[in-house]
Amino acid sequence: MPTSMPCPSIRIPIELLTQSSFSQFGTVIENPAHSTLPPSQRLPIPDAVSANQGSATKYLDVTHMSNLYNLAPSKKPAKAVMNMFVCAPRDLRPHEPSESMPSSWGDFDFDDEDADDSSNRQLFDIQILERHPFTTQTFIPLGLSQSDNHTQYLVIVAPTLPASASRLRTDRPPPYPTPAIKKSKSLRDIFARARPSPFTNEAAPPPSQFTKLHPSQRPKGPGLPDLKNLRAFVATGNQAVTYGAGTWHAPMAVIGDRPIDFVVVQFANAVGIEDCQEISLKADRNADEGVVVMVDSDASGKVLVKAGIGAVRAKL
Ligand SMILES: NC(=O)NC(O)C(=O)O
Repeated sequence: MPTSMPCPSIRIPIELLTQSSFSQFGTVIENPAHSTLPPSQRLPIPDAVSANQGSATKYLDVTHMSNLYNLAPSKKPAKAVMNMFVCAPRDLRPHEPSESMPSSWGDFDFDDEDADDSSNRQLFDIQILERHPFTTQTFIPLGLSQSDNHTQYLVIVAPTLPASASRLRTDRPPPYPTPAIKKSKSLRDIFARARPSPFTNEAAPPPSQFTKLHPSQRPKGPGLPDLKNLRAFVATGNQAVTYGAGTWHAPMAVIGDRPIDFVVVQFANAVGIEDCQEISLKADRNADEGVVVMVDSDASGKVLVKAGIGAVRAKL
């Protein structure tokens, strides 16, 4: 995989971070009692039990944690680690109209002139994406309230392109989880894979071994990030987020007045290229900018949602 990737000019509107919109990338951790979504758009509440002599509600399995380091080439075992990231607010640049294409996500009617006069649009240039192929990574903000409009964070993620579409000027690809392929031992095993099966009347294809997994836990593959389908979500202060293993994401982007402290929970084995793989995004020669998130905010500084659920549209 190259360490940098050329990109067309793309502008991305901001969506609200919800479990359903984020599902393929990871999980959103929040107290379901504080959800701001209309009931019809909420996912089922996680299983809960009473705890602490009845004084607490304990929601079970609120996020998925994966440790795939047994598939890492080094075979070096990982341990669970908790780090703290103190993330400073990012520099935004002033809005300028552009010929950039819209991302293909959301129902955004891309027209820069649509920006509401009362809202302020600034631009965040995404320069780098990274992934942790062998581990989930959970960011838990400390000390932010749901109503804090002055300090928010963006969760920026991209699906993974098929490996066949990812061969640029290929250097040696970085390590990626590849389960060992079991060799068939007998002719019966070999024929059993044929459909329709010679041993049964069943003609349907075998169920995928992945369908039972949460979408965020399904293997992403070793490919490059799919920049045209990159998405940017704004989180409220009482949400934590888990990136599924191998999910391409931008380093955490804080918007606002002050840094946010995040406790970050993941597995790591201290082999650099197995813990974190980065790719920098370089605007194509013909592109006037690279991949850009449009950060619209209201007079109080609150980031506005412009695509998907809860979008505030400039013209209705
Ligand atoms: N996401 C983020 O801000 N950073 C990382 O994932 C990291 O491990 O550096």
